[in-house]
Amino acid sequence: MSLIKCEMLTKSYGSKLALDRVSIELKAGSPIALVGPNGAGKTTLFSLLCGYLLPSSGSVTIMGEKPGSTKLLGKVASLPQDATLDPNLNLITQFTLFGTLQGLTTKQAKAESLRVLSLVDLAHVVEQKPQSLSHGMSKRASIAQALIGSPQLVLLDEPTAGLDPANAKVIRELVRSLSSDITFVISSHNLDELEKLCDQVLYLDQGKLGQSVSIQENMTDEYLTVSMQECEDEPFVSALESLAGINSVTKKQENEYLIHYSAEEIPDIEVQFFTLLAHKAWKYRALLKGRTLEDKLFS
Ligand SMILES: Nc1ncnc2c1ncn2[C@@H]1O[C@H](COP(=O)(O)OP(=O)(O)OP(=O)(O)O)[C@@H](O)[C@H]1O
Repeated sequence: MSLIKCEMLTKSYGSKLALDRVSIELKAGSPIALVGPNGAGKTTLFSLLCGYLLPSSGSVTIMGEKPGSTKLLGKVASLPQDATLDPNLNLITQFTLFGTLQGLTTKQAKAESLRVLSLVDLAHVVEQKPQSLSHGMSKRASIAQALIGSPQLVLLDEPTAGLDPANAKVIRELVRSLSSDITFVISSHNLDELEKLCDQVLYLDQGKLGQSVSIQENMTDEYLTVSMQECEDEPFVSALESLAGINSVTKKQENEYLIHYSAEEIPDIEVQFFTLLAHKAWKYRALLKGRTLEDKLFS
């Protein structure tokens, strides 16, 4: 059974069409990325998946059920973009309350609260109220809240927005470590992060679902993306293009090049590439199999 199924899903706010006939079927598994410019409809799609909003037309089901159905209680959770915790209750009290709302006894809910707060390294502040937490800690607490009860689907809207690199890494590692049991759908503007975490990327623009990119398939594409240290364009590009099997070398930005090759003609491209670098004493900074997500989506 599909995890999420949308058929011609449409949402308008008055005359504003926010989501326009989105049809998609997603299976449980690796994290799925949702990307798109501001106002593309990502939050609207999340809200429909959570049952916070009703469609204007079309349909959506999660594990075969309508969003918001009691059958999905504890199975679907979300971290809204602007999630806030109750400022008046300490973490353990409000988390225990959320647990009991999911049907756990008070004792079970307290144990579950401690479990999820430990997952995000907040076990030492469970008696504190949200105001005393830093922005990073609050975000981690909100993510912990979404994990109460071991849901099967977790929707994270901008989970690392505004976080410093160390806190963002904690969140990424948490998602990675839990993704064998939970399917995460992550909306973010951070393409580098999504590339590291997700297998499938959905692109939404002006309410319409555009292309869906598979990161795994991307790796088998006949492209290499290379970042060089200080490098002169012309000699670098012409030296590479003179190798048999290289179709083109395109400069994408300062010191970054996209190499398109034929795997049949040059099966050992990496060996030839590094031999050339050694011969010319050129230094590289990074080599990526395939194209960057940014390049796939926007060129
Ligand atoms: N409650 C509302 N009333 C009217 N228009 C709305 C409402 N919520 C969203 N919109 C409009 O619907 C469109 C989609 O908004 P949405 O918040 O879903 O986009 P988004 O992709 O999440 O954007 P961002 O990346 O900026 O968070 C936008 O044009 C927005 O202005």
